[in-house]
Amino acid sequence: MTQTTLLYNIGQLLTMDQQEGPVHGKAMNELDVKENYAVFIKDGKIEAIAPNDELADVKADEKIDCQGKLVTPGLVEPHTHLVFGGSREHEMALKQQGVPYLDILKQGGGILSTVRATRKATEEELYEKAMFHLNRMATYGITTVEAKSGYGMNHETELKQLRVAKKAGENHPLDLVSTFLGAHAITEEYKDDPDALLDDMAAMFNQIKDENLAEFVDIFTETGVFTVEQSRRYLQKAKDHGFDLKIHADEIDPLGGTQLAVELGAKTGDHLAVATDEGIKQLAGSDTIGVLLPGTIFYLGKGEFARARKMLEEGAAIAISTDFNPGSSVTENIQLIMSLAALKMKMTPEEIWHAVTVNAAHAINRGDVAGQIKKGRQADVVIWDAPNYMYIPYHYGVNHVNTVIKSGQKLYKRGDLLV
Ligand SMILES: N=CN[C@@H](CCC(=O)O)C(=O)O
Ligand SMILES: [Zn+2]
Repeated sequence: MTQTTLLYNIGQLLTMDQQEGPVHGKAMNELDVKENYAVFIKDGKIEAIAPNDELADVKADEKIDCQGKLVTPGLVEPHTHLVFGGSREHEMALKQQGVPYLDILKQGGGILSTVRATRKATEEELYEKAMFHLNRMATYGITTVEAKSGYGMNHETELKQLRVAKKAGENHPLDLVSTFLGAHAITEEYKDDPDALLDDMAAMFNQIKDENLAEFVDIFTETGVFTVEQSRRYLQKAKDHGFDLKIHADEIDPLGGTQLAVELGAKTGDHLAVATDEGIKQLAGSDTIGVLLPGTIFYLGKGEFARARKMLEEGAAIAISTDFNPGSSVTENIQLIMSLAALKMKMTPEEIWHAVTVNAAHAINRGDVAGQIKKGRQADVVIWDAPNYMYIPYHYGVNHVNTVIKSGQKLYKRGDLLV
C-alpha cells in the first residue's frame, strides 16, 4: 500500500544537492537555503520538493507541520569504532595525570585493553551494545554510519566484530557501512614482529570479500603502531583484493599518512590533525576526502586541531565525524562535533553542513544514496528544533533533533517531560 508523508511549513530546507560529487574547498562555503518549502515523501522516497504554497494542499497519509523549523538530510557518520567490548573509564585518571594516549597503549592499555574485552565478549553481547549505540546515534540525527572492526587483531575476533556489524546493519533501520581495521595496534603476540601481524590480517582479505563483511580496509599509521612503509605494503595488498582504502593518518605524529592516503588513492585520510603543509597540498590536489575528528583532539586534551582552514583554502574536500570509540572520543553526539568544528577548526556553518552530509556520504561510498534530499532518493530527513542552520553548531552540547525520518519512516521523535 502506498504510504505518503508531507513535511510542510519548513522554515529553512537544506537539500545539499548542488553538485554530484564531493564538495571541495571554497564551494563548501556556498549553501543553497530554501525558505518556506515543503517535501513530499512517497513509499520511503523523496517524491517532490517545492515551495510550501505548491504542495500544502497535496493529499498525504500524514502531514507534519514543521512550524518554520530547519529541515536537513539525515546526517552521515563516516568514522566510528562501533563494535567493541567493555569501556575504559578507568583510563580517565591516567589522562588527568597527563599520561599520553600512545604511552597508555605502550603499557598494554588503550586500544589493547578494549581488544581484551572484545575478545572475551560474546557475539550477542557485542551486538546488543552496537544496537544501543546505533539507537543513540539515530537520536542525534544520524541515518547512515560507518563501523570499523579493529579490537580483535586475530581472525576469530575480527570476524566476530565484522559479523556483528553486518547483522546490526541488516536489523537496524540505520544504514551501515563496514570497514576492516585489523591493523589497529600491535598485540602482545606480535610485539616483536608487526609485519607478521599485518600478514596475518591480510590473510583474511579473501574471506572478508567472499562473505561481504567489509567494503573498506583501514590501518593506524602512527608512532609505535604501523610505519608508513608497512602501511603502504598492507594497503596495496588490500587494494589488489578490491577494497577501498582508509587511513588513520597523522593523528599524533606527522609521519606522512596524509601523503600515503593520496598516493594510494585512498577514499579518505582520517584525523590529519598534524598533517604537514606538503600533506595538505597533496590532499587538496586529490580525490581523497579528509575526515577530521575534532572530538578526538578535544578528548585527548591536545592543543593542535586539524588545520581545516588551510585545507579548505587549498581546495580539499572535508568531512567531519565523532570518531565514536571507547578510548579517544567517547560520544555519539555529532552535533557536539559540529560545534567543535566551528569553535576549534574555524569552519563556517555552511562548510560544516557539507561536512556532515554530502561529503560524509562520499567518504563512505554512499554519495549516491545518502547526504542529500533529492527526488528519487531514500527519504532520510531530520526536522530540527532550530530556526536556521547556523543554530546547530552555535548552541552546543545538547540535542536539537525534533524528528528523524529514515527511508520515509518516523524513527525518532523528541520526547516530552513526564511531569
Ligand atoms: N587512533 C586510533 N584509533 C581510534 C581510537 C581507538 C581507541 O582508542 O580505542 C581513533 O581513531 O581515535
Ligand atoms: Zn578511528
